[in-house]
Amino acid sequence: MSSQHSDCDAPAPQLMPVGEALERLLAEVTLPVATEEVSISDALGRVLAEDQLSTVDVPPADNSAMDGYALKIADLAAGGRLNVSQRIPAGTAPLPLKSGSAARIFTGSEIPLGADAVVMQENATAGESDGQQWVEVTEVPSVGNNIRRQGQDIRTGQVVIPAGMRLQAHHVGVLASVGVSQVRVYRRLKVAVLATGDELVMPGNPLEPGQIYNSNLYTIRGLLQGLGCEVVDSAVVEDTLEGTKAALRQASEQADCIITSGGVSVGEEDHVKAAVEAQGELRLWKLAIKPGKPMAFGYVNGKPLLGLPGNPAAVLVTFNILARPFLLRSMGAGNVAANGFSVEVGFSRPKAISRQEYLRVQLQDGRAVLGASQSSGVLSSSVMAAGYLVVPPNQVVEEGGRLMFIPFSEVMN
Ligand SMILES: Nc1nc2c(c(=O)[nH]1)N[C@H]1C(S)=C(S)[C@@H](COP(=O)(O)OP(=O)(O)OC[C@H]3O[C@@H](n4cnc5c(N)ncnc54)[C@H](O)[C@@H]3O)O[C@H]1N2
Ligand code: MOO
Repeated sequence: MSSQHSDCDAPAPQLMPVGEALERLLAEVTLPVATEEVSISDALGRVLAEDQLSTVDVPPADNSAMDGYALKIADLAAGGRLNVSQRIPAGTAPLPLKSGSAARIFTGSEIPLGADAVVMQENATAGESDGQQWVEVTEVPSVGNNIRRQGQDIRTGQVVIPAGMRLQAHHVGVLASVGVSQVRVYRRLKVAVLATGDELVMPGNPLEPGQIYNSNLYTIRGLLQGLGCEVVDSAVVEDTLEGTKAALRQASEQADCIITSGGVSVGEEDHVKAAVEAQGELRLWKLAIKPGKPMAFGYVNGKPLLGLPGNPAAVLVTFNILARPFLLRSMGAGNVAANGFSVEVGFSRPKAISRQEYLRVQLQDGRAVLGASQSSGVLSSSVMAAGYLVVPPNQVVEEGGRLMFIPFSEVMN
């Protein structure tokens, strides 16, 4: 274990800017090739591997947007009253409209051939004389009123969901709306999670002197599960070079990607970097991000490794900002960006920091305010936070100014 993090922030020109690190990470991604077919009932969170085209029009025929009467407007010229010649409940096929008559119709029912408008029942008076139902229109409609046209939502042949979309409930709903029951998706990404550190104890066990609970394993596993990855191996690795090398090798044999926590800093108890270099290569190390500076990226046995720093808040930030887009792209997802927006800042901080900083902030009346400690070792300040306030490098934070805010809802799934 390396020395604890301090907030000292000496200028560090050798640190790679966050934007460049992200670009380089994404450039390393090899797209998944393996795909599988799944039922749309099991497709939530999966990434679509092929454009999904509709084989039907939605709606499949003109239908009524209202409960009321379908009629031909020209027939109203003869007088206000029309006999009701048929009743069309939703789910039945209408007969062509008898000339000079109206059809009782309901929301979603198909429009009968010959009708050119639907009058909602609030704009009509209905009655019965000698066993014959009739309707009198009190407000004359225009052609097309209250008719939902065939194909106005989706046309046959149209791409309804493009390849690369990570399917959420509404996407699955759209697939169902065009009658698709099976879709081709990329297979789940298999990820191994290794937490390094001899001080770590699993929750449920008593703490001995010198020990802390292993939270990173749970944070990382939870984030991976939220992304729809399959966690194939999760373990604690002892702080030795040999132990770390062995754990990384084993992980590389089981997983598509490895994520580690801890052991990437400069102390002699930090073995992840050396273990990667011994059986692969290190591509990135030391980024201009706070928290998370010593994040590493490389390959072990040909498998990508994301080496997150041990400090729990650094794990959260580096996963959300860097590992997440890398994993999403590796899962075949097209859009990997987290959408942020600018918010007013409700506090000042005169000291400029040379790294891009991700402050865990709350929103009060739309203004970003600091909650508890922003220390890299403090995870609990994320509990009440709504997201990250992004402070660009070397920038003073001024109350009343505006900065980018990335909601947790954008990055925690
Ligand atoms: N001399 C220097 N020391 C440090 C530097 C530096 O530049 N020079 N950088 C600091 C920064 S910034 C960070 S971030 C940390 C990252 O260090 P490591 O990735 O090597 O992480 P560890 O030393 O193993 O652990 C750091 C911290 O986090 C706790 N930890 C580790 N794993 C877990 C876990 N699974 N669950 C909960 N907490 C965990 C660990 O006990 C330490 O307190 O290095 C600084 N040092
Ligand atoms: O303690 Mo470090 O801040 O995560 O970069």
